[in-house]
Amino acid sequence: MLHETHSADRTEAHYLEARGVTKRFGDFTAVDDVSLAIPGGQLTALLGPSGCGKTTLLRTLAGLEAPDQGAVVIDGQVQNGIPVTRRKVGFVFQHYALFRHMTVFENVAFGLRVKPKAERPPKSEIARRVHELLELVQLDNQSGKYPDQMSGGQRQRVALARALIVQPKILLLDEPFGALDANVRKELRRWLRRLHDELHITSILVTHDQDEALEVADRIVVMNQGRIEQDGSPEQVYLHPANAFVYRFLGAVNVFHGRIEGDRLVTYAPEESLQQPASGVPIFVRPHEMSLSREPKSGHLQATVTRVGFSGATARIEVQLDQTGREVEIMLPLSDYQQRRPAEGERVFVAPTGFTEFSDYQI
Ligand SMILES: Nc1ncnc2c1ncn2[C@@H]1O[C@H](COP(=O)(O)OP(=O)(O)OP(=O)(O)O)[C@@H](O)[C@H]1O
Repeated sequence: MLHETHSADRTEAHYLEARGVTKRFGDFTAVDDVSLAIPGGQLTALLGPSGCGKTTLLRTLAGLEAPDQGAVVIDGQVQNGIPVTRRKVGFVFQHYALFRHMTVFENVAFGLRVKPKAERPPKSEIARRVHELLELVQLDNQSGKYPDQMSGGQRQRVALARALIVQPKILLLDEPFGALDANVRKELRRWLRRLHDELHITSILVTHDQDEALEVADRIVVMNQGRIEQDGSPEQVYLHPANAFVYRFLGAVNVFHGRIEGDRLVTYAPEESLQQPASGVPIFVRPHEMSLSREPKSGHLQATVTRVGFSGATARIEVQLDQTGREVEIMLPLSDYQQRRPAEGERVFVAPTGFTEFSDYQI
């Protein structure tokens, strides 16, 4: 049923481009000469720290903000000057207040009911489409409720149905689950992914949550200070970060200073521990790339366990290195943790099992 409504969109995935887009607020440049091609039918995440310009870029792509320079292009057509209402983009925001005095049904139907008479589908068709979408967002049995009678997660699903009813070419989601608690958030992002697999509508999701972007998106655009740092698949940006910023933003990290010989790290000390880091390069080690043992081995550093945090499938161990007094974070799979059971205060030996080097990174 659903496929009828969206059949046009399914055969023709719409694509979106930013060409040299700059957006300023007074003297401040929020989006700085960004060029980006959003492939049709994919779910792309704009990921970056607070204030990096994600929302401004999204709003500019949508037509809610006019770029100071550059162009926004949908399906090859420059959109500058075309009002947002004519661009066929759908939105879901973090706090997208539904109309409180309208039922769920009326909220979802709204976008069709306000269309000019000539474009408005007949009542029966509107009802059919609303029910179809409510079924899709698994709320068909709630159509008579008012927003106040629903949970935050349910309201966001209504907001999504409301955005989809007008069959947008592009769906823009700005931290749609940002106000929800962690469990609901996780559940909804998986649900969003399944929904996207069904609809294949070209979508952009703004988030500052790395896990959310990695789990949900086909593609991640990492932003920093109004610019794009990297643009690639979740695997590419996580496993092959373009630079130290991307590496650090995508997960926890221990930064060492050392020297690499072949593929071996021969000397190292934690970040900031060296007064004069004259020799060697910064070496980045993820917590899961650290080994921990009771027996000394060549290259291991002696340390004391300062904290053990068990979190289900993994355990997070913090140790303090003898050499420098710095803390290092280690993530052990459950089986390793159960085998070794490091205890607070225990003397251990730790070493990186993998690392990434960014020679241009300044400690
Ligand atoms: N209307 C505005 N007037 C002035 N400055 C603005 C305006 N909108 C955004 N900014 C500034 O532009 C920068 C980027 O803001 P933006 O909301 O795009 O960031 P963001 O990456 O979405 O951040 P967050 O995740 O916190 O929402 C911020 O420094 C913000 O203060």
